[in-house]
Amino acid sequence: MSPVPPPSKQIPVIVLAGFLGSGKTTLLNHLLRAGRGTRIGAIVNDFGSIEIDAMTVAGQLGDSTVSLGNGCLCCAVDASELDVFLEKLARPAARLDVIVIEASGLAEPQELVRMLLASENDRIVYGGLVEVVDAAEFDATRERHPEIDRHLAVADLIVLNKTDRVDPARLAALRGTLADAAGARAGAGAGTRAGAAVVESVYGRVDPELFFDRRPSAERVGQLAFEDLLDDEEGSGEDGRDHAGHLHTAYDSVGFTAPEPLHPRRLLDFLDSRPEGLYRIKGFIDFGAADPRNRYAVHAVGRFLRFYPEPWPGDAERLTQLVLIGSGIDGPALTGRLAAARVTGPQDAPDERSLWGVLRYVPETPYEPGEPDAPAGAHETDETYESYEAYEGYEARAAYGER
Ligand SMILES: Nc1nc2c(ncn2[C@@H]2O[C@H](COP(=O)(O)OP(=O)(O)OP(=O)(O)O)[C@@H](O)[C@H]2O)c(=O)[nH]1
Repeated sequence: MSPVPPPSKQIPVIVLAGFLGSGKTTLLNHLLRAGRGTRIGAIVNDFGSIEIDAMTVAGQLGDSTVSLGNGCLCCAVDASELDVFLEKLARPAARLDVIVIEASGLAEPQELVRMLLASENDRIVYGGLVEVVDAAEFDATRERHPEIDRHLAVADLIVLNKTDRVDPARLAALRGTLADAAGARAGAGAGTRAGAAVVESVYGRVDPELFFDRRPSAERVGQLAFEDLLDDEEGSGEDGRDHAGHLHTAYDSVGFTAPEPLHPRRLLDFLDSRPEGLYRIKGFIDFGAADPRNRYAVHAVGRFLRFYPEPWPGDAERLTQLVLIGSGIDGPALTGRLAAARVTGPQDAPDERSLWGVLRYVPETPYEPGEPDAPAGAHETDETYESYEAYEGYEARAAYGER
């Protein structure tokens, strides 16, 4: 749910939770397939259920995967053991872009999140909690496990899976129920907003960019042949699967570029009230006089929000460049609201105090550029953002697949 590589030079760790059989492994397999060259490290309970072929294609067979055959991750593995696994995955030689922990179907995700937040491994950064929900079984699961409401309330992103198994009326009712359950924590502290975003899926086929940025194609040389093959396979539809590209049709993408700095408070107002359906925001922000030295990479997935300040590269143009991805979003309205966050002149210039709200969302202990053991790619912060160049001015693109 974070950048590749993150401007903080830390590897995001995403927790994939959900009750038994909701589709976590299916979703993880999909990410491994559709994540293309992105190097995903997986910590799973059941090694046998992961598609090794897909992992080979993604170039991450072997000890990038750690099997926890002993069942429930958060009960059976104490914090020190989890740290051992994370240490292994996060070592620079593994060159991972993102780590996904599939929590056991019975695990309390909050425990896992707490363990991650308490981890002393400064190569990793908690990347958010994704809760997978079985649309067909939701009511029965909720009856047996009322604690599901608690999980939904703390999730950053909810994947409503198996929508093929319910009729449209039931689906509409579920959307309402989930929105209520997810909004139960409205008004909570930093890093949250009212209600996690809910994305719907069949066989876990959500766009991987909702979780993490893919590696740019230049980095995937040598793997493309495999991927093309896979795309062809998926595209055949013989197994009832959609074409890989069909995922994209469900999402809209909007680009925003501004030469003027943004006012931190007005931007936060925008982020705090971002509309449902706006799942993903990424890019760089210029806060002008509030912090002339640094640009701020922003990453939001669902209600998960983080800023990563980093010094402006010497040759970088001082611009704010954002990409917003969502479903059913109103591009002109969003870019209009962002435009209203621009600093209008010297009388409107933000000072350091205006930045305090933003700083609440900055994770601690990022790698310093030039640090001797910074992970591979730590100095190449602009490589992920090639697509931003496609977004000049305030324009909305109808189809995410156009990028
Ligand atoms: N019809 C339908 N079946 C699905 C969908 N997603 C997953 N399944 C099936 O549901 C079953 C459970 O999926 P898994 O991905 O193993 O679920 P899980 O959450 O990892 O399960 P546990 O590890 O046991 O908690 C499998 O048989 C999947 O093929 C979907 O969207 N629609």
